[in-house]
Amino acid sequence: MTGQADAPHISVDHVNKRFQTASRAQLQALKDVSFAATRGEFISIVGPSGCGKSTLLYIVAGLLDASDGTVTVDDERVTGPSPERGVVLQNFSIFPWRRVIDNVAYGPEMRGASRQERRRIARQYLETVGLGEFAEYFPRELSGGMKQRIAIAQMLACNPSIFLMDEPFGALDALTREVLQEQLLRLWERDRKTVLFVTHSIDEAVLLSDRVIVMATRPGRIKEIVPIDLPRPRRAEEIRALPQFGTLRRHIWASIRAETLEMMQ
Ligand SMILES: Nc1ncnc2c1ncn2[C@@H]1O[C@H](COP(=O)(O)OP(=O)(O)OP(=O)(O)O)[C@@H](O)[C@H]1O
Repeated sequence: MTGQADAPHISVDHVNKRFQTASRAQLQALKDVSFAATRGEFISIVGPSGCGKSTLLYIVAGLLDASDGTVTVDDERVTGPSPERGVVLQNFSIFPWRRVIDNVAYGPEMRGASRQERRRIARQYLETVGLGEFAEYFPRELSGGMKQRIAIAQMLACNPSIFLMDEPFGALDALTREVLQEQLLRLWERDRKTVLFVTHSIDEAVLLSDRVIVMATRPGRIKEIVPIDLPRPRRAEEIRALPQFGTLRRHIWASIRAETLEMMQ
């Protein structure tokens, strides 16, 4: 660990990813992707469907190898998953045979926390995602959006130094989504984790982030990185009312729209 606030926490250097498709053609999902995240930075990744956002997150998570290039965390090369890098993925992984609370308690359990301690931690994060009442339920008794929230609570309970989140609020209704955005803002302000956050919502990206990476497609690459110079701490309602919020939102929207139109031609 470098321990320096401005040293890169995550560094992605010249990453390419090629997939061999079923038709044997090669598909270049990522081309020469480079960026660095400082410790405690919140970065969102946006871009048209298929531009490689999930692929990039999987590579940083160590769940997928890059074809070329490197990812380092605290100067150490990523070669596989680590409990330091918590993930919330689109195909969330919860254990169907465990009660909700025991799903969330899994990380603390792996760290050797006592039953009482891990249940206390799990309860705390279940409250955070608004599922305190469902602690003793089984996942099959919950909706898709509720399961998604379990996956978020599970990651929070592991207390990783890096959050890698792929559309974590995608399956939620608009109101729950807003509540969880606020919760994530408060948690981030308190703990200052380094976050890579994939989203289709430009509004969400601008609200939460320090910087927004806009990706282009075919092949997936970084088009631009937009700094979000909005004041913190952020309260969603106040932030959305600021003229800069609208300007940033429109800028990113136009950038993605241009990409999407080009892709569809
Ligand atoms: N395992 C795989 N094998 C072959 N091609 C893949 C594989 N995974 C992803 N791809 C391709 O890589 C490209 C990027 O996919 P990815 O899921 O990363 O995009 P995305 O930006 O996250 O898309 P979306 O916004 O629709 O979720 C797509 O063209 C996809 O078809």
